[in-house]
Amino acid sequence: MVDFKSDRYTLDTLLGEGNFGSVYKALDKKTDTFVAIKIEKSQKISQIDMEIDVLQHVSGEEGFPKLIDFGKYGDKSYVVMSLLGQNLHKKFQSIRKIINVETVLDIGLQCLQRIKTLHECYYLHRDLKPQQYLIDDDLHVCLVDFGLCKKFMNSKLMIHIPYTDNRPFVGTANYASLNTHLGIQQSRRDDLESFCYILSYLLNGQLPWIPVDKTKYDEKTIKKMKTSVAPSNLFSSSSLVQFFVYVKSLSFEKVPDYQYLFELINQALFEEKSSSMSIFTVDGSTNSRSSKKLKKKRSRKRTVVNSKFKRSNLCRSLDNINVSVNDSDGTMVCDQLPEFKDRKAFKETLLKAAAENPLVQEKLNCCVM
Ligand SMILES: Nc1ncnc2c1ncn2[C@@H]1O[C@H](COP(=O)(O)OP(=O)(O)OP(=O)(O)O)[C@@H](O)[C@H]1O
Repeated sequence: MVDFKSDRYTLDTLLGEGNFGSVYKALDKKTDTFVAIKIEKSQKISQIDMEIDVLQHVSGEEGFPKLIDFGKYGDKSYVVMSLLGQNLHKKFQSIRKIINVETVLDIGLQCLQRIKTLHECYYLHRDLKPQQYLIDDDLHVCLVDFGLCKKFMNSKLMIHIPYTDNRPFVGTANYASLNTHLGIQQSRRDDLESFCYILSYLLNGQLPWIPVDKTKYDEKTIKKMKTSVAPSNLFSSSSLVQFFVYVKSLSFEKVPDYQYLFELINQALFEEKSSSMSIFTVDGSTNSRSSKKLKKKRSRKRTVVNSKFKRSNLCRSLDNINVSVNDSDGTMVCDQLPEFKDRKAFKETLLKAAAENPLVQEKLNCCVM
């Protein structure tokens, strides 16, 4: 644990560690509540001033941490903020990237709203990635980590920062915009491009430059892959393809039409709702159960649109959930919830079965989530 002593705060557990600091859960003895403290690693260029600056502007806005305190302990600067949930990246890892598409799109809407709020305060985030979104048990999303933010507009004179190139790379290679790789000064369009990569990652469980087998590409290779990526490689929904194409068409200073972007996600949500085939059977059986036991269980399984699951499927342990569709014989199509990469194939199988068998179609119609 980092050397940090304070009359007011008692460090509890480490919540996360980044390149620039460590974040701890701590007890605030003054208010008798738990808070989050970010303690900066000693370094030449401090980011904590920008973090505090942005927090002072966004504190109190929906989906942002509240700034509680800041100061210095020895040569280390720290900032205290409200304690939030787990980061989206970890959350998705812990449920093995299995989550229904509607919930991902709901989360996506919140992620986009946070970017809009930050832009309305004239800040760019410049390091958007799933790790920067924290999510609580009610699936409420907050944005954190403002150390790399940059003011893009002089709020008094309303003058936009100028277009420049040959800039050093700022951000995280996997989610950075292509222009960031190319050394072009970032503006609002770049945060939105990062958002597209985050959304694609959450929907598909991978990005062309972040394969599921954990291969890591270097920044140059990622840049090359982004140069040639087709929108359809990122999204299967035509509305989301439109979203990506719009973001890529934005000029440097252009104010993005956020309303249009929200509508496109809502459109994707609508498309998904009308075609979704996710049918969940909660029967308590584990994947390792013998087929005999499974068969017995299956005979009394409930095909449900589990309301708790629907409301909060990110928070449940999915270990005991099987995916199935009952045809006329009660045949189980799939033993486990499919990984995202298999979801498309799974849906195709179901659609095919439904097209061939009206009874399956009927079951699907009444079980669509
Ligand atoms: N307010 C908070 N409440 C709970 N957990 C938090 C909070 N702030 C940060 N964390 C956790 O700590 C992790 C690292 O935080 P943060 O990204 O701010 O640190 P960083 O050192 O700037 O990281 P990076 O190297 O990614 O820039 C987050 O991903 C999250 O898991």
